[in-house]
Amino acid sequence: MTAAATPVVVTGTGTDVGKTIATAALAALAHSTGLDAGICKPVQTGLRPGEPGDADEAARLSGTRRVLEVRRLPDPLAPETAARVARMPQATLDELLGPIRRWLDVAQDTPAPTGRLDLIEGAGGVFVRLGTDLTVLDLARSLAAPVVVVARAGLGTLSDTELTVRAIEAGGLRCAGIVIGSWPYDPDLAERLNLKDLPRLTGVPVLGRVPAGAGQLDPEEFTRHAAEWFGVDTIGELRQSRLAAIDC
Ligand SMILES: Nc1ncnc2c1ncn2[C@@H]1O[C@H](COP(=O)(O)OP(=O)(O)OP(=O)(O)O)[C@@H](O)[C@H]1O
Ligand SMILES: C[C@H](N)[C@H](N)CCCCCC(=O)O
Ligand SMILES: [Mg+2]
Repeated sequence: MTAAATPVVVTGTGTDVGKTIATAALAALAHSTGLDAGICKPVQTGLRPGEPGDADEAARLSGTRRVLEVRRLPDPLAPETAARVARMPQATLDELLGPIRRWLDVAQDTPAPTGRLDLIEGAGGVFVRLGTDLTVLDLARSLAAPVVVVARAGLGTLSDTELTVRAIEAGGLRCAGIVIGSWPYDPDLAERLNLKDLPRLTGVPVLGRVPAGAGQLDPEEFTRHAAEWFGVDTIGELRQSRLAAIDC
């Protein structure tokens, strides 16, 4: 039986950690396994109308056609702050969930060979407010979606990543795993040891590592290599975690 749409939320240990690049890589991985990927950015900040946003960039790199950006705010700030500065109403959970659920339903109606993977990128780190008292975890909870954490490779990532994973689990959600947003060509001692310490300390697997520079590859190269950046059962772990999220 083809699994239902599997929304997966992509958060990170902060801004600029590589969420967009990792979202593109996961979408490319999904495509390589026959899944139909979709990419959603609930709230994009810091861009003017018409400028390509995170979802557009991730879709460009991964060749993903199903793209949704729900809301956009002009200043490069946390969404809640950007709305206040722009004197615009704050996003509400229903305002974001409505379009996302319709987008997911449309995906359901589109016959996909073996199912689909729908990726929802947050903004900044896990507690960044999308609206008043609204975080990407509230979206994940409403969608029973597992959460992937994009983390830095080097010294300093252990505490940041464990804090983020624990925040996800304290919110009653399942963290499906960690993706290193930018893995150096020549990892130093801390980076190499972090690969073992991250799963040991957080209790969740490192699903993959996106090589530094991958974001500068052309889409054909990016999609050709993406599967190499992840463990063999990454898609299985994401789909399995969703079931666990529903069960918990
Ligand atoms: N593996 C990579 N290869 C090349 N560039 C990368 C890689 N990872 C991150 N970058 C670059 O670092 C910057 C931040 O990455 P990215 O936009 O993915 O971060 P983010 O976590 O999505 O940020 P935001 O919180 O603004 O959404 C971008 O310019 C991106 O191109
Ligand atoms: C401007 C850019 N689009 C980022 N996604 C916004 C990140 C907000 C981070 C807020 C914070 O943690 O201080
Ligand atoms: Mg991004």
